[in-house]
Amino acid sequence: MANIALLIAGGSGARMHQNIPKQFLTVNERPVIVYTLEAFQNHPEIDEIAVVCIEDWESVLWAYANQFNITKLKNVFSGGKNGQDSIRNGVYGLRDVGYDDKDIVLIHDAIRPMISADIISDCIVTTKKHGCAITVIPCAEAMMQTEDGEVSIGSYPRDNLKRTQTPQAFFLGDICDLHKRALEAGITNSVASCTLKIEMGEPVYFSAGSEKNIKLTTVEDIDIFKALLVAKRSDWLK
Ligand SMILES: C[C@](O)(CO)[C@H](O)COP(=O)(O)O
Repeated sequence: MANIALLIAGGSGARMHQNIPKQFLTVNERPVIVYTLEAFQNHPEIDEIAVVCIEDWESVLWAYANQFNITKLKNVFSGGKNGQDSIRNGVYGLRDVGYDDKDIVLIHDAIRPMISADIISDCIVTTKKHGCAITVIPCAEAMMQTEDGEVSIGSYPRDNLKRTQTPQAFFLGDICDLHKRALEAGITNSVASCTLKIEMGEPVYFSAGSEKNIKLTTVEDIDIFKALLVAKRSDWLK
């Protein structure tokens, strides 16, 4: 049974307002996606890596993999028109190239470059135990409900809420089957694998994430990423 990392890099990163896709932005002399690839390359339990890549960037990705010695990268699949499409392309692609239904696939946002070895390990352990693992962190802020973004008359109890991250892991056969059934049920634009599973009426199990497992969505996040890189480097020097 293999553990495969499937990085989702199919989006254009419109909220970052840059002229290249955010997964390919260079931060401290390394493209964002290379940090993410290296995290999985260096994890002893990850056997192989695949990427769902935005159109026209595939050759750049292979060139970076070569330059930064990402030897576990074996397959690159095409992105889709939204996240659900891209993930489906990736998991169907893995099945088509011959991975086994019992292999574990860890679906991860390419723009979460601070993913740690502990998060990857816990995700694998939880998937073996429960059949899926959604990386989450507790909700530290008070949560308000709103219809118009201006005013609220309701709040959610934060202790009953989790903030989802990636990786989100499944057995390959199960996640392929989920995507097939979702399409048959008319679901075409679910935000993430965990929401797709919930929309199909199935439970999800949690594994441990971290506030440091940041998603680079806006330019502000790049500053936080740079600060986290400095903190990580000073940890190594201790
Ligand atoms: C999958 C995810 O990272 C979970 O928090 C998130 O849903 C991705 O959202 P995006 O719209 O692809 O940025």
